[in-house]
Amino acid sequence: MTFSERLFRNVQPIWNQNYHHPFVQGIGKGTLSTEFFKEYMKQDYVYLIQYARLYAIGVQKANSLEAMTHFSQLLHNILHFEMNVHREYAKRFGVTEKELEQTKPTPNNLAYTSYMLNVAQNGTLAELISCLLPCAWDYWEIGKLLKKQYGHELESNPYKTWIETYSSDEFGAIAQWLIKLLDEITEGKPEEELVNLEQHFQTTSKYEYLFWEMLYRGQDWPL
Ligand SMILES: Cc1ncc(CO)c(N)n1
Repeated sequence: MTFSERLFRNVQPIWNQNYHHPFVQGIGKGTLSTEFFKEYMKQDYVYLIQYARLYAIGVQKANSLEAMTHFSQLLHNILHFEMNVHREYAKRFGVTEKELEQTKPTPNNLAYTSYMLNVAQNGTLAELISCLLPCAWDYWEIGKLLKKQYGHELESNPYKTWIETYSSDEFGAIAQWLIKLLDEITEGKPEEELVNLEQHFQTTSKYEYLFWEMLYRGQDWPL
């Protein structure tokens, strides 16, 4: 079994909860209120600004020119394509780009990005990938599952673009490339190191859950 197969197998209870979260299901069914989705786009936009930095650190920590080039391509894609989905939805909902950019991250959002940035800055390339892989991989899994379950009524779903983006082969290719690189660089590594990497993978998978949860329940800073 490869390391990524082990990660995937052990993370199933968490990812399963993520998929069945009412916020995610609301996107799939198209029943989620516009207000909720608008808030999601705002929080996710400032999340992505920090998330993109992880790929920049990937450029810096890459173990080959090929990996360096790929990280920089993915960084470009986040800034120009993924965040464009958010800008388009924001425009549709009457939210300006400035408003998007100036969104104040909630406590969970800030904790999530701070955790990843701390590991990325102070850890190894394998630790960096273990942290960011659930973001790319779990969203792809969610996108594919939603498309399978609700694909027949996608035309009338206001969140069609979101589902199409995250279920796409192009988006899936990000996770696939990260998986391949992680399997390569962890080959033959001692169990102690793998346990630490798996811990990062599980932690950010749980942060994914907390992100949906914070959007669904509402979360803000105290005065
Ligand atoms: C919170 C979060 N996780 C992962 C992704 C996928 O890039 C995203 N857009 N937002």
